[in-house]
Amino acid sequence: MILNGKELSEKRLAIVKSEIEKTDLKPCLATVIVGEDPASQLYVRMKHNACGKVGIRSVGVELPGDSMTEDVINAVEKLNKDPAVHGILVQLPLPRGIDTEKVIESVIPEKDVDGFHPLNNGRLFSGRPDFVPCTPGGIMTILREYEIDPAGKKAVVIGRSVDVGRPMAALLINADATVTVCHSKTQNLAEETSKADILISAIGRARFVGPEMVKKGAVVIDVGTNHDENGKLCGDVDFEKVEPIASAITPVPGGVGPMTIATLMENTLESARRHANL
Ligand SMILES: NC(=O)C1=CN([C@@H]2O[C@H](COP(=O)(O)OP(=O)(O)OC[C@H]3O[C@@H](n4cnc5c(N)ncnc54)[C@H](OP(=O)(O)O)[C@@H]3O)[C@@H](O)[C@H]2O)C=CC1
Ligand SMILES: Nc1nc(=O)c2c([nH]1)NC[C@@H]1CN(c3ccc(C(=O)N[C@@H](CCC(=O)O)C(=O)O)cc3)C=[N+]21
Repeated sequence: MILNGKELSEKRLAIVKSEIEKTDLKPCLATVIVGEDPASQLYVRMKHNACGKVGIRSVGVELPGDSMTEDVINAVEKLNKDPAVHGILVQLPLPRGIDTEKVIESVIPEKDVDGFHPLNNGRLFSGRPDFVPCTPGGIMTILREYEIDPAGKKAVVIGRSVDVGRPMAALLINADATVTVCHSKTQNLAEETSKADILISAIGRARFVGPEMVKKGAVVIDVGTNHDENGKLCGDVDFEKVEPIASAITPVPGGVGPMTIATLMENTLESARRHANL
């Protein structure tokens, strides 16, 4: 079975849209982008487009690539204070030389719709999540909507980044899975991944996960957004070879990516609701 993230995201976006139409809420997402990385510009554009679709107002702050950490923090603090702004997203990665942690910590947790602030991280890891990072949050929505219950299952996450791998592991722990986290220092990676009932790959290497790494009947979630040697967009998983042995699998494109954006819209709506005490 192919887990259709694109279709599911359309459904979730339609819900966000109708929720906004039902209320007087005027949710607003602010994005901050530093420098001119074309991939970051593309992603931010996609986020603004999604806002437009569902009726979320969006404002974009663009700072030059040679900005200092303080410049970025000043821009964030303005947005923190602006009562019309409900969500703040600082597009990552930031240019070298900028202290990413400091910038992320400058976003007030109430507007941290990306779920990257250490307070929101801590809540998630304590089992009392508030704003959850959009990519792992979107993956949990896919699992829920397709009635794949992680409880009691063995889940293996490849990747331990703060934005994807770690929060993914925490969400799966909270959902009662038995979780293993693998990374570049893991020995016998294939041995670990072959035990997974649910395998989640967030490493950033084109078609790295082959059929020899996957147990028959496993659910395979591919977070990777990579370009192969021909410049073609592809995931971490060798889809052609793994799809026949998986019981369910997300494609790239059309899997996790669109759900990341849908979850961002949901978090922004939720923040606006709280602001209005609804
Ligand atoms: N679809 C979406 O919405 C999103 C997609 N992405 C994509 O997901 C991928 C991962 O992103 P992100 O987590 O930010 O990436 P990072 O580069 O921050 O982290 C990659 C992780 O993978 C591990 N890793 C790298 N190579 C190997 C290997 N050969 N074997 C085992 N582990 C390895 C690293 O280990 P170590 O810690 O030891 O270095 C690290 O923990 C990228 O392709 C990115 O583009 C990211 C965010 C959202
Ligand atoms: N503060 C911050 N928050 C993020 O959530 C964040 C970030 N920084 N930095 C970069 C990563 C990456 N990311 C993606 C979002 C959507 C797709 C997506 O929709 N992809 C489409 C394809 C898009 C294409 O055509 O290239 C798909 O998979 O179908 C991919 C990747 C969010 N990120």
